[in-house]
Amino acid sequence: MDKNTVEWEEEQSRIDFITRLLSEKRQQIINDNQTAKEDIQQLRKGFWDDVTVNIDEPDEVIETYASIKQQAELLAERERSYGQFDKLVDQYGRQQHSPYFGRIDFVEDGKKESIYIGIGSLMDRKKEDFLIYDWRAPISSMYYDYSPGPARYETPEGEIEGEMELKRQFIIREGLLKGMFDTGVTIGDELLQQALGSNASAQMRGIVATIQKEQNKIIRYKQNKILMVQGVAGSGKTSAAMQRIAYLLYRDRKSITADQILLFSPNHMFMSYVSSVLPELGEENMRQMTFQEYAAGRVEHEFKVETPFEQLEYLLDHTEDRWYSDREKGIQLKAAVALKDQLDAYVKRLEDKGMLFKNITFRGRKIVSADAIKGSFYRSSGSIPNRVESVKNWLLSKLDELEAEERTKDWPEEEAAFLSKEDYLHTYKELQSHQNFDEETFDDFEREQELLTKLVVQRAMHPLRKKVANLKFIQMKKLYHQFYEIVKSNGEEHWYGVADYTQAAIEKNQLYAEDITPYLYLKDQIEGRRVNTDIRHVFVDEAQDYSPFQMKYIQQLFPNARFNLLGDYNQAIHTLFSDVPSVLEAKEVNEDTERIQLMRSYRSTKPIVEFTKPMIPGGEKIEAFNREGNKPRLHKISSDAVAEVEKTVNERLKEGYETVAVLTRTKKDAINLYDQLKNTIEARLIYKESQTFEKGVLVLPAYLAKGIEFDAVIIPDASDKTYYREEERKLFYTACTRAMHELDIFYQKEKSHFLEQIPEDLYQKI
Ligand SMILES: Nc1ncnc2c1ncn2[C@@H]1O[C@H](COP(=O)(O)OP(=O)(O)OP(=O)(O)O)[C@@H](O)[C@H]1O
Repeated sequence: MDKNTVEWEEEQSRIDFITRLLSEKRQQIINDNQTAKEDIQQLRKGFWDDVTVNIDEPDEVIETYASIKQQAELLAERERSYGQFDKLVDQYGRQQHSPYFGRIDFVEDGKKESIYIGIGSLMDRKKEDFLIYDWRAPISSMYYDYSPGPARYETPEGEIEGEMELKRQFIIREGLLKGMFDTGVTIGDELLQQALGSNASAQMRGIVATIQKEQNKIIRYKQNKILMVQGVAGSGKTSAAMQRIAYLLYRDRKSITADQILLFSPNHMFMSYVSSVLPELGEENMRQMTFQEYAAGRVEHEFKVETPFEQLEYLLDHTEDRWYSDREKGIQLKAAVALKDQLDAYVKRLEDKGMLFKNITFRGRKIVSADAIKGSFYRSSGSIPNRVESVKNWLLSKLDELEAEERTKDWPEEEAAFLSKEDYLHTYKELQSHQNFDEETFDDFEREQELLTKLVVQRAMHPLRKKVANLKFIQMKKLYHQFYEIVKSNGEEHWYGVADYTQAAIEKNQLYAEDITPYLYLKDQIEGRRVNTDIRHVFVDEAQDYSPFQMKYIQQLFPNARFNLLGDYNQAIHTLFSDVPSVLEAKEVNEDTERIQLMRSYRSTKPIVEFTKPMIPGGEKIEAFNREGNKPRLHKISSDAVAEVEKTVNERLKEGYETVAVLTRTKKDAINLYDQLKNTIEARLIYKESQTFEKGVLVLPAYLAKGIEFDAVIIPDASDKTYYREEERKLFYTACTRAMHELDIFYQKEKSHFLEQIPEDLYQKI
């Protein structure tokens, strides 16, 4: 809309009024804040002055307790509002620059209201009317769901219907109106064009001003079912997940906090990439972790654990290994929920026979034999975890007996001579505190010796006690090993090689990535399940890379949580070599599931989306957002790609792009290429999943780039001899779809057959 219109002027003067009010409110809060701070300091200092302490009489104790509690609550309440003040100061500060992004005029029962929508709400001075509505407020949903015409929204009291007369969008920077659009069907293409046309950033951006209708459905999903989003590359799954978290924190602000929401992320680069979205929206970050981190925390003291990325590297690069085909098969078998059933049957059998325990030894002497533990286990009744618990208690009482017995032996006294000065001092003090100790008397010397030997024995036995308490008397590894023995003896031939390689690994204390879930599951069935009842919402991004068994297992871990799974089966990287349908397709998790599909791709320019569509089955259904750009370039080169890559990187940088990613097939390829480029280009090599994402030129294996995007992507080798296995199609597709603005692909001699189906008019031949 033109700058010289009356409407423009009216809107600008409203913005001026609002920014003045925001500044005033902000100052007011800063002042109140100072008072609150002083109040808290005063309260802390005088905490005990206002508490009546009397603990002589039982009644008085209760009163004292009540008095302390009241004072503590008062302090906590003040501290809470102090925290809220801080949050508001931040919010008003942000709003001053850009108070809102949208307006709808809504007529309800003949009454018209102009509703302005921004990242936070604002009330007028009298606190009667909203001058700005939070984007998450029920009424704001109409902005995302309707174009002018009849519209409705839900409130806790029921549905409200009316007529939307106007839908307007604003671009406001530093309090100045820079753009204004009255929109029709979709939320202004202009705004979206601007948002998508800018450079990629090292941190994901919030999209509240341009949320699309189909994304809004995900963000505001209200039912209790599992929410499963299958969305094509760049369709805004991660964005929708982040805005949904912000929405839940707003909607349920009285009942949940950010640390009751957990996001399973694919890797650390992704974690750092998404970590700024919520703080920018004025919310605290949810918890984030990778499944690997969770698992490693539980098994790394038992095994050397393979990461999913190491597994992938193996599959890509170790085709000559003797176990290769068995592992391919094993990855499939261990992904399926059927394995859970097999493990359940095994656990059932263990109720009657087959449990394996370790001997308990102390100072080289067998204290309790494995057989005795087994006897005790099979004599007790109940579920396996219950029996394990009673065996543990029995063993701990045995250790008490042993401790008393050991104290009478010579070794503790001998070792006491080597105790440190501090230990002596400590013992001396203990004696002093217990009785009228007199250094000169013979008895006291005896007593001191007794205490010192007790200390020696206690210390010597501590590690053993800890092991027993942590159930280390169970031969967990051997039980998992034995499971495969039974599987083999059942005559299921397809398991033979798989069982062999798994057993060989266990014998070397190695746990492959595909064994993590089955092993943890078995461990939980025997030791008792570890559940987290605190988490209320679990989000799993890149859900296509989780096996159905793994997802079932995660669901068990968080019994009080609602699940939100987001992914794209066309980008299944970790289940790349498996025929098991990914979680997004598997029927096991279908019951009680709400499925939403996103078919529109926003990340890449239209020419890039059109180019990548033919690479995958069903790709023709993908819709590209209409953003112009260059067609991808296919470079046929006669020799090494290094010089060509270097030239292209420099071209892209010259064009003003800030993140240029060179995506290789494997880690080894990334390291090799980086070594050759590093003297001429300032690039960063990323080959570990623990590294973080920064702007600049990056060289990395494609699988580490999942979930992330770059201004320009360069694929240095897409020759037929590099990408020839059908199984790597999705990996290749994922690499290409990381590009926002430019895509350059190099090959020598013949191009990969993944590129064969692409019509020639969709790319530039170079
Ligand atoms: N409604 C929107 N408004 C503005 N930008 C959007 C919108 N939806 C998506 N985007 C942008 O599109 C890009 C892709 O979004 P996102 O990473 O959330 O997609 P995704 O479906 O998770 O992608 P992938 O599966 O390929 O990793 C991001 O730059 C995001 O900011």
